Amino acid sequence: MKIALIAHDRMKETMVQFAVSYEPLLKQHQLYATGTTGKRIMEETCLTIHRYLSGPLGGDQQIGAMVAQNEMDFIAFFRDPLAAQPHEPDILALLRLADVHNIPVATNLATAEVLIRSIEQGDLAWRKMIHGHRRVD
Ligand SMILES: O=C(CO)COP(=O)(O)O
Repeated sequence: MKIALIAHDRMKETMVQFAVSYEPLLKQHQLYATGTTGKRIMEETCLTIHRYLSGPLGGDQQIGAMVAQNEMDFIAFFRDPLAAQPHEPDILALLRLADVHNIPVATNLATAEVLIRSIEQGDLAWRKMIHGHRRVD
């Protein structure tokens, strides 16, 4: 599975704790992150993560490009619910595309924990079928 890990600044510590807690599970998957989130996680775990640009510089859009191709299987995006972001349109675009392609998104720790355990149980195995029938039109 391809998993994206993204967190706004005040949520990064929570994301790091999530990654540390589920490191054995996460390391079985291909991981992607926006720039600073990926850097923080890699500093605190042994996970290998493909890092895109920082969110405000286009990282959300780069992950969004994968989502647009229906290539991302799960997104953990810990948004800061109490602070406006300069790149809000990019964030909304990413979430909109995830809905277009019915891609599971967790915007907080509680949901991320439920979904990551679902992945472990094979509940998202149907995503593998999608890859054989990718829509490009
Ligand atoms: O801004 C972000 C997501 O919208 C996250 O970007 P960074 O991981 O680079 O801080």
